[in-house]
Amino acid sequence: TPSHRAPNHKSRLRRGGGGEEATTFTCLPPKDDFYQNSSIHLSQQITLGDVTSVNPIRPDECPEEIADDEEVWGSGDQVFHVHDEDSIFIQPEEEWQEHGEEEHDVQCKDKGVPAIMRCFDRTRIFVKAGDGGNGAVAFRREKFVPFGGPSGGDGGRGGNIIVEVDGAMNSLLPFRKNLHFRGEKGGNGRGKKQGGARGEDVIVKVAPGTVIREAIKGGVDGDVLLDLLHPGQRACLLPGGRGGRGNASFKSGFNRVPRIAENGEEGPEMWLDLELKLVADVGIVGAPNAGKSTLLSAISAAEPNIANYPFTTLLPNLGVVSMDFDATMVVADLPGLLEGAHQGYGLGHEFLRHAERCSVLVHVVDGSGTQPEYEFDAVRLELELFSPVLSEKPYMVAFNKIDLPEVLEKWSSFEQHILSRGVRPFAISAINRQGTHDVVLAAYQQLRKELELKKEVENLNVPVNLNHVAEMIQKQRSISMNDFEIIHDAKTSTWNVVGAGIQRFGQMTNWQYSESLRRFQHALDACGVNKALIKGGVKEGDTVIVGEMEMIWHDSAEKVGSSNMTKAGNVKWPRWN
Ligand SMILES: Nc1nc2c(ncn2[C@@H]2O[C@H](COP(=O)(O)OP(=O)(O)OP(=O)(O)O)[C@@H](O)[C@H]2O)c(=O)[nH]1
Ligand SMILES: [Mg+2]
Repeated sequence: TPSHRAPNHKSRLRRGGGGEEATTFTCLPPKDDFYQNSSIHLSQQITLGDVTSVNPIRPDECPEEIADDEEVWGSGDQVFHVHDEDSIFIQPEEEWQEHGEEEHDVQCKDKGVPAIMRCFDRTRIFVKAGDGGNGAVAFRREKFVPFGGPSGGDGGRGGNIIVEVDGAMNSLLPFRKNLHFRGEKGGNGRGKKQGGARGEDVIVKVAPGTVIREAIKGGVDGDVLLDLLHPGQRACLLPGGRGGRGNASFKSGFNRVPRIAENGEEGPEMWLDLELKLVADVGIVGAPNAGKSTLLSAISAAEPNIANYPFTTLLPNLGVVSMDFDATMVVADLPGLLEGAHQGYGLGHEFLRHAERCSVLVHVVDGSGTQPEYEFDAVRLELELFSPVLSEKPYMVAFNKIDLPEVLEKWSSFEQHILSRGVRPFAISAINRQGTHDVVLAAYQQLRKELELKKEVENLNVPVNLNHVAEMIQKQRSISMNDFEIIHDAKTSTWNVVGAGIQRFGQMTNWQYSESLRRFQHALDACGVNKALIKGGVKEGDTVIVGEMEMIWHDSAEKVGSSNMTKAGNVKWPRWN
């Protein structure tokens, strides 16, 4: 029925900013649809970008239009367009260098692979939660209140970075357009105790099956932060910075006219590696030209490119297979595997990871090949070399092109070979749909078994906490100011005070107000920095660095309780992480 078909191969990706919209290149109907509705008899087709091409794409050309690199900001009116001629090849690595990072190792398999293939299932993005708004200094001025009290409002909280699974996406290609996501800054506080507005959140939409890691240098995989499987799952990844307090919040018996307000807290930022592992039930694997795409087109309404040409399929195709009864499954047709793929031959292992999430594999063997048995063993070996997870998955073997007489001749020796491996192979002709139904049925039965097993395991599992990253950051924010370390560099007479609590305090200090310096120095006294410095042997004129604040130490403190330091003239404020 048309209502269950993908409405359009270009679906809309909504982003936090509201106004701006991007086009995804793919469309997968929400998975729930497949299972809820029992009346689907027409199989569906899912196209993962129409880039499966007969002619292999040369690395220096790209079938898609060159996308503008564009930033997504929390507020819709602030979208920055960065035009970049070379944006076919997105190179976030360069930006790492801009941000003062060391050169990032580009993995060699990334080189020369067209961006459309590289970004299909892996990408690197930058996220930054919004900074908090600054607090205000203001005093009430009313007709009959000559000495009005402080009335500066607090800044608003910065926007969060939220990650959400969008069931309509099935590739990471939309990120080719946007790789910067920034939560909106909170509004500044104003007079009359008016608080600043809350910064708008940015929602980063990802496809089901996306694994998110913190990007780290040197081509090593960072820790997995999130493993998002189900449409609708939502995780708060980075919490926005707290708003700075206005002077109304600093009023006390001791200080009735505080001329001080805080800066908003800076929002945390991060580079993330996104990796998509398609969520399909069944994966079709096999050597190039074996007839994998033909099989998919025979069992579903998918129309993948088919040609007598190795590597016709460059990106996985998905199809929905419906049985006569109320049951469907999602089948993925993967690019062909060559012997030595793990060493970078052919498409290498670029797409094998998608098979990891499949419950069952269907291994198609080209019966018209010179040595089908050898081909079978070679592909099995590649699966094993890729990961034991893959080689342990239940699999069916489909000996294809049985409609050709010379293929039929080879069948019985092939069958014997596979039987000796403990598996009963199927003989099929994908092109004539001969025997394909048996393969589908067998795969489906196996799938049911696997799902039952999975269910049992899942029932034992406690529900996952998706907000753990944000919670960890919040916890770090509450680290006590007393928790610091002092590093002394005798050569330059520099004392470096390192501690998340005190650095945050420094970052939120608004030096534009005269009382701020006193408050900062008071804090250094109170949390024991001064004492520790004296104990360490600090001398007149030494430089003391707290976070990114540079100060000069003076021995002659006039009174106890205030610090011995004056601010160095040139205060630099690099980014605070
Ligand atoms: N005679 C015959 N030819 C077939 C059969 N199945 C596929 N073919 C042909 O084999 C060739 C390759 O088919 P594809 O489905 O593109 O093979 P593939 O495994 O997807 O190939 P790659 O995507 O390149 O890995 C095409 O020319 C098909 O027409 C079959 O059952 N019988
Ligand atoms: Mg194919």
